[in-house]
Amino acid sequence: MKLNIALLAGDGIGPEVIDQAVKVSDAIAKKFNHEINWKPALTGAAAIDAVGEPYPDETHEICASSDAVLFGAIGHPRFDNDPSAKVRPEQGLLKMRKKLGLFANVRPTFTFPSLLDKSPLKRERIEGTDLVFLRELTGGIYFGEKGRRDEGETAFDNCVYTREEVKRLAKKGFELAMTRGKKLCCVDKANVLETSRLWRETVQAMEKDYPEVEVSYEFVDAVAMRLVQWPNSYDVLITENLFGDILTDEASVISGSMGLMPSASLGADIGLFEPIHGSYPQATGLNIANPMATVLSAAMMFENFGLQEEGKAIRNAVNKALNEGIVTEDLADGGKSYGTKEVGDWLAENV
Ligand SMILES: NC(=O)c1ccc[n+]([C@@H]2O[C@H](COP(=O)([O-])OP(=O)(O)OC[C@H]3O[C@@H](n4cnc5c(N)ncnc54)[C@H](O)[C@@H]3O)[C@@H](O)[C@H]2O)c1
Ligand SMILES: CC(C)[C@H](C(=O)O)[C@@H](O)C(=O)O
Ligand SMILES: [Mg+2]
Repeated sequence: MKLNIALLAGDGIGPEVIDQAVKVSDAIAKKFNHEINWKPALTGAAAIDAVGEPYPDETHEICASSDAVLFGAIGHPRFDNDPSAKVRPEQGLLKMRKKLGLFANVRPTFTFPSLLDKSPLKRERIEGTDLVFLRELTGGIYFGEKGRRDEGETAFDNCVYTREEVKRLAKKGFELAMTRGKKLCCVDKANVLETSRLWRETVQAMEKDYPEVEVSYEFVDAVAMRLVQWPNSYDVLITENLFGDILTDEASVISGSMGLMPSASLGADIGLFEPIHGSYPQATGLNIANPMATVLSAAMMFENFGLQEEGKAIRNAVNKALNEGIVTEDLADGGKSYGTKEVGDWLAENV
């Protein structure tokens, strides 16, 4: 297969973890006889510095004309610490997701046998966890009207959802549940929010089309608790943009590290494959960031092309690295750790 992949490294640890994912993907391409044409493009603070905006038209053209986008991370403390900045790195990621029509963000959470005893959560609570969040990605409070009034003394962010937006995400959730444990949890705040009541009503109306799927409706505050209490009781969870953002960072504690959490943003023909973590500014240039989330995002990319064996080879190599202790410091428990690059080299040699 010939693959054109847009490569958006971004900021902070982005370039370091992207380098490892490229190395591993190239090793897979060599092994399985594929050809990958990487097309680097600017995004985030790096793009603001170069051309004044975080998702330049040129980057969009490169992404839109590629088969997929592999993304590192964006964000920089100089923007985080300046609430008045009008142009921000994060706007680039949001614009890209919106312009590419990527409304469904697939965020799996699973455990790795060798990490079960390293989690702050007890083994018996997390063992067997295999759940997937489907986070709505191009609507809700992230994209509603926002602003200030009363001479800046009042601020607002509107949360808006249309029935159609809920339906298309829920449809993906039902379909995904049918291929897995046939359980779907709709996570909302329908006891308070009108948008959540639209979510609940829409999902309830779809239940009859999927009689085999057992559907539950849970409030987001209770899910935040049950997620760490009984994570292995969940299968597929569908939720709106902001709730999904928060709950999936929480879920990283079940797996063992933010540096292990991959994702796929889907909807249109092109998929965006992005770790869920950010630019981890404190680690920039130190060769300590865990590259596995980005490497596993590349595995999701291969799988999305229908290349299951390729994805599996990457997953097996990651598992083997974890079993053999070839890990960055976030997973070393104070013991021996390896650098970002060394872990990437090892994975590329072992796929
Ligand atoms: N998709 C993205 O690009 C994305 C996602 C989240 C945050 N951000 C941006 O990143 C910047 C930093 O945000 P933050 O500190 O809240 O979140 P972060 O995800 O960058 O880091 C939070 C913590 O998670 C851990 N961590 C994250 N990535 C890791 C990795 N690869 N290996 C090991 N540990 C890792 C570290 O302990 C770190 O302190 C901000 O500018 C924010 O807007 C970007
Ligand atoms: C950086 C930010 C815009 C982004 C989000 O909130 O979607 C991030 O936190 C994520 O989870 O990918
Ligand atoms: Mg997030």
